[in-house]
Amino acid sequence: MANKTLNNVPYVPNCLSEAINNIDSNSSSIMTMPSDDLIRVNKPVDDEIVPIIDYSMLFSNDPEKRSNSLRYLSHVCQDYGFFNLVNHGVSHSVFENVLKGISDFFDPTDVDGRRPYQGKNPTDRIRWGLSSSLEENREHLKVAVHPQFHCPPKPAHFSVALEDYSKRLREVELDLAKAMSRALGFEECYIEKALNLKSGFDVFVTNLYPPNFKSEGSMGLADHTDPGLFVSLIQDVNGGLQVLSHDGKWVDVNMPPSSIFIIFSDHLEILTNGKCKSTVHRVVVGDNKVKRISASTLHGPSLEAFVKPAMEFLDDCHPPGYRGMTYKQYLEATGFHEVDVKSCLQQVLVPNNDKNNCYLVD
Ligand SMILES: O=C(O)CCC(=O)C(=O)O
Ligand SMILES: [Fe+2]
Repeated sequence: MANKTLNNVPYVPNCLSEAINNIDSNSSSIMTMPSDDLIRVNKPVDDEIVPIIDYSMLFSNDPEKRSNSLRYLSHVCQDYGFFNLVNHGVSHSVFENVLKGISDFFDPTDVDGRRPYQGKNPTDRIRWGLSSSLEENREHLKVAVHPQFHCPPKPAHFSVALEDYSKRLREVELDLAKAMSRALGFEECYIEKALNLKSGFDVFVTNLYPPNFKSEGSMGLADHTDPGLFVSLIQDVNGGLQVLSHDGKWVDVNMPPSSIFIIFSDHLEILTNGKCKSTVHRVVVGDNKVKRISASTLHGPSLEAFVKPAMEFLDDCHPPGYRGMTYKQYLEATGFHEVDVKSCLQQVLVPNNDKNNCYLVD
């Protein structure tokens, strides 16, 4: 795995045991699963592989705790690109309500009721799809939730729960962007201003694996990165999501109860000129034993923000490795609709730039 020192400062485990102990043990678990699935998917969280960031420590009044925590975040930003976020202050009921709304939305007896959302009209802000193939096995729903909030009107409690969830997640997003800015050595509004996050384009993506409880192959969702700053993800059970580590190993993502999994995305990589990489991830459905719902939010720049490698990340050893464009142009570059939120990172890489991986050998 990535080395455990940063600028010769010893790796600090960010009060890991404190973080786990502080997780609200009274909250009813969203991580329940049928007992015969336990052995296959309930592997322990390996803190060596999936880092844990304690949100409360990032904003601690104790300067030493705060600086240790920011130093660890800096290490995670550059050497991992994903982490479990704990003690973030969003109450467990907010997660339970949105997961219940999604579960009811994906009513297996009413797939046809959802087909109208399959339309390809450019003005659509709600898009649905169902795939059962060797490449992909999932039912999904994508909705733009910021700057304007959208949601299918039925079931009514889904819309209420999603609006509440999206509001809380935006607070977490903006705070995390502040902490990341400071962890990278800048003032706290650095990322927020560079991406104009106040008007950020956030798309909520929820997936049901496998669709109709049966898959045609072992892949739920093939390896990909996502556009935007980062993805925040919750789920009802552990099992299926994998991230690619910087040393090229697929890592099973197991989340502590009530945590939020953060996956770095393309526009952090572009802005930092490759210093913080976008994380490749995928979902495997294996033998269909686990029925799983995931709910992720792709937190993006504003559609009008022109994103290119920032001058603070450029020097003779690090020329711009990516072409700049607005977020809207990026989302439409592959011919997709902006609510499809497809990555086109390979297309914006500056060709023959042998400095693209400069940070890897620093
Ligand atoms: O379902 C998951 O765990 C991941 C979903 C995902 O990567 C996506 O929708 O982009
Ligand atoms: Fe993704």
